[in-house]
Amino acid sequence: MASPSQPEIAIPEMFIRPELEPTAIQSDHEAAAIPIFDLKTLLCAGNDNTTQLHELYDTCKEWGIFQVRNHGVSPQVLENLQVEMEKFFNLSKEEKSKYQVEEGDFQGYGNVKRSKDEKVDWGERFFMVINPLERRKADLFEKLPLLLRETLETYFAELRKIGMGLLRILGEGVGMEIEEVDHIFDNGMQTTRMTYYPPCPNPELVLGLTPHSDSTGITILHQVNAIEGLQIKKHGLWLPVSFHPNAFLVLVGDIFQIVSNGVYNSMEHRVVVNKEKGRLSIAMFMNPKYEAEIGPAKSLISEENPPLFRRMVMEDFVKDYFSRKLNGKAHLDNMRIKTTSPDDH
Ligand SMILES: O=C(O)CCC(=O)C(=O)O
Ligand SMILES: [Fe+2]
Repeated sequence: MASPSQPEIAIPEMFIRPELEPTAIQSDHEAAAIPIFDLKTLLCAGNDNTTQLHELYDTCKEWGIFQVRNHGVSPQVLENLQVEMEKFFNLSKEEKSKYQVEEGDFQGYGNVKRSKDEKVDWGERFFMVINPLERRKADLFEKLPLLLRETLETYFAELRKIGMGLLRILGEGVGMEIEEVDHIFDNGMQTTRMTYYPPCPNPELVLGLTPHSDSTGITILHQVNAIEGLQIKKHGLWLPVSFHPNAFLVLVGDIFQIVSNGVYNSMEHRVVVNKEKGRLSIAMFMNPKYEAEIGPAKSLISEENPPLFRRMVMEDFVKDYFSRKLNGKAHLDNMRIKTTSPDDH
């Protein structure tokens, strides 16, 4: 298979998307300035943070994406992460093939093709389960270069705390008790994806990442070398995301849209690439435990507020997700309870 890291003059057919939806031009929209919050203020109970929390809840309803600054992860850890990720993606093809995703699996280096007609993304990626430890592919993780492994462990531990804090306040925002949030998400399944999007001679023909919403509780995204490329779909338009260089982006995922019974929105997004610069990102996905049943939070359901989504065990939800082709928010729509109106008869 041709690798996007050695682009030929003519882009191989498998990357070319004939029906690519264009990026909205500046005059069509106001730039997607994603609301930004101070994480310390949000998470410290006792602070006078009511106004910020309400702004956060409104943002999750309207946008499903926000930024957090003052997140407490040290600049040194983030610098090490950039250096180690650059080294990893610069390894030779042969070196990287040691980590290749095996047939039928989804952990490791490389693109998993989910269907024959699916176009290939212009990106190299490495996907892995972080927690619970018994689901981690120890032999895969232990093969990674030592400094990368150590940096990732530090980074994951920091992000896990931030992620749990955010899940709790987002749960409270829809009226859930902390215990109910913890019951679903504490000691949950965390996964990560590191991606390198190489420069492309014809960026307008390809995508770095197919449009999708994340099938997660929340996703914490760090744009490692501060190169733009992420776009979100808002009111039917693809808008480039501009971001604060010291902030993380947080995306509400499908599972939180389900848990909140549709109060929050999972934002559809994609990645475009550019001619000159390679882009690095790392996404950390915070999910329920494998054994948890996902569905609208029981405390939120009543006769006046019936469930909008089906219930399913997390493990089955994940299997279902990986067996389908990425296609916008189709996976979430598949979880909706279909109601028949009297007019249907
Ligand atoms: O690379 C990015 O900015 C986005 C990555 C992403 O959306 C994902 O890994 O699900
Ligand atoms: Fe994503």
